[in-house]
Amino acid sequence: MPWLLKKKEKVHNEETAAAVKAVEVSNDQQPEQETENDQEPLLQVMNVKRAFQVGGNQLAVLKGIDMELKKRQLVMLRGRSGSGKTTLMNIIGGLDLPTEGEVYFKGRPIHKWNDQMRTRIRRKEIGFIFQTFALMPLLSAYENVELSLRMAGFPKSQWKQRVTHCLDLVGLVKRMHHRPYEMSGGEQQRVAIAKAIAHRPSLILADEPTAELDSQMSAQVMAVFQDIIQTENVTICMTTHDPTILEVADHVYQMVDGKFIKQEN
Ligand SMILES: Nc1ncnc2c1ncn2[C@@H]1O[C@H](COP(=O)(O)OP(=O)(O)OP(=O)(O)O)[C@@H](O)[C@H]1O
Repeated sequence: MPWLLKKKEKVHNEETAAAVKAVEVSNDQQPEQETENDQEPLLQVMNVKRAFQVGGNQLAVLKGIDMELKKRQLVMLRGRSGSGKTTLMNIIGGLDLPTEGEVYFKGRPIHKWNDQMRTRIRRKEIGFIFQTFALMPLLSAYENVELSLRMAGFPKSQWKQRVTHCLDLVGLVKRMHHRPYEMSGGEQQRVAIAKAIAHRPSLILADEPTAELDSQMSAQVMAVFQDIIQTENVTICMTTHDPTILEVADHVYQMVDGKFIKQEN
């Protein structure tokens, strides 16, 4: 939906502007540490409903969604255009709030949180990947990844090592000084993955990450996803229309008209 893209682009631009202005974190400040219980689900969605006011009518888009994301899982959401996938992803990522229901991120009730608190958790703990890569065109691959560390307030002393490590994970260290227009779509998406994981989020949300890619590049992106789930200890939740990649998912949620109809795997 065009308006949804606009909303995402707006978030991206605002965060980029904030990053440019950001005071660089001086040296040895450590990112927030927390004790993690490995058995606890990363994210729980309980009876989530979302309705929109359209004209004088209420349009029910999500009609009671229950979902659980475990740690180190690759979870896919599939469903026809308009079934509600993006609406749900926006709620999971703290960009939107449910009309009813509860959303817990590491046991914390983000459905009760205000904008500021949700922005904070988004910057620190969630990485976003978009269909159209969303890289800054005038920045090199290295600078694009570094930007996400600035935005998250990651210690500056660790930037170089972390950026190089993330580009290495996606197989693009040798291309670190190249700008997006000098790279293929698959390479750009791999830079976007490096950017999304750089600040060590525990959840990556990816909206149709392979939609712009041919089958070979899609396979490369999915291989990188499987790799970073183990090495970077992340959970990935992605939407897709591509039936050929469903088999690599740990779990597939099939959405029809705002509800999950059947859970595979
Ligand atoms: N803010 C809003 N105001 C009114 N209607 C909305 C709003 N957001 C979403 N919708 C409607 O909700 C329905 C679901 O939209 P959504 O974008 O979540 O579907 P989707 O499954 O992600 O589709 P696609 O695969 O095309 O991206 C659509 O009918 C859309 O028009």
